[in-house]
Amino acid sequence: MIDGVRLKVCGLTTLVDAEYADRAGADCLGFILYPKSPRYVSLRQFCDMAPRLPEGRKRVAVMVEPEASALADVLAAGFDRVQIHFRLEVGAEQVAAWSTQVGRERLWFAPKLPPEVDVPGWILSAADTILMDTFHRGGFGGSGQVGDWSKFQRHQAAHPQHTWVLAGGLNPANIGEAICSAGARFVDANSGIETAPGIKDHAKLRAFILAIHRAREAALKAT
Ligand SMILES: O=C(O)c1ccccc1N[C@@H]1O[C@H](COP(=O)(O)O)[C@@H](O)[C@H]1O
Repeated sequence: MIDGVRLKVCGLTTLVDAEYADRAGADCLGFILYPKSPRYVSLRQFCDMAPRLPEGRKRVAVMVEPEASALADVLAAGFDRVQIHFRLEVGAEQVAAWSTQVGRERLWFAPKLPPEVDVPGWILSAADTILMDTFHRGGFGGSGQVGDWSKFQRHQAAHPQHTWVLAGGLNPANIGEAICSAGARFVDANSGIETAPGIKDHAKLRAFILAIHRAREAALKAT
């Protein structure tokens, strides 16, 4: 927790970066188990790293429209949270099945929402945590594009019983504004703190965290 803001560092592929994220104060360490991602880690690679990963940080598996068997393997590997990206077309039945399998309290839903579409009730009722990522037609996440922060703010205000995670193109230059204008209290850093996909830039991560401190200090002074 950084001055009241929780941070997930996502797209980790190495122990060195996971340890750095831990020391910097990340609450969650994200691993992308999606073969088409340039940040892909296989379940085998994750399991090899797992015994040496920092303790006490939530380990988040990022998946795209997983089959039940793949999800079972991921749960057996000891992840604390599962972040599922999906198209709305998968429908309420599939969403409910993921919720039953994972459990709504450790499930993060990341629906692929066109700009004009709000998070539907059948998604809200199936998970406690919603990650709002930027819509991009060709993919599921990791676009590096900034989303609609006012949409995030509106959803967070309308559904305070949920935990809302802001994602999409967050970097040291914009995280301060994201926190102030979107009111985000849980943020996800991925491509905005990299030197190359899957390789974290430690200086950018430090700058990201400093920017969170500054934004929160400025907000406190203003009250
Ligand atoms: O990063 C990826 O390659 C990826 C692929 C498929 C699904 C999710 C992915 N990443 C997630 O996307 C968001 C935002 O990333 P960015 O900041 O825009 O790079 C983040 O939650 C990642 O977990």
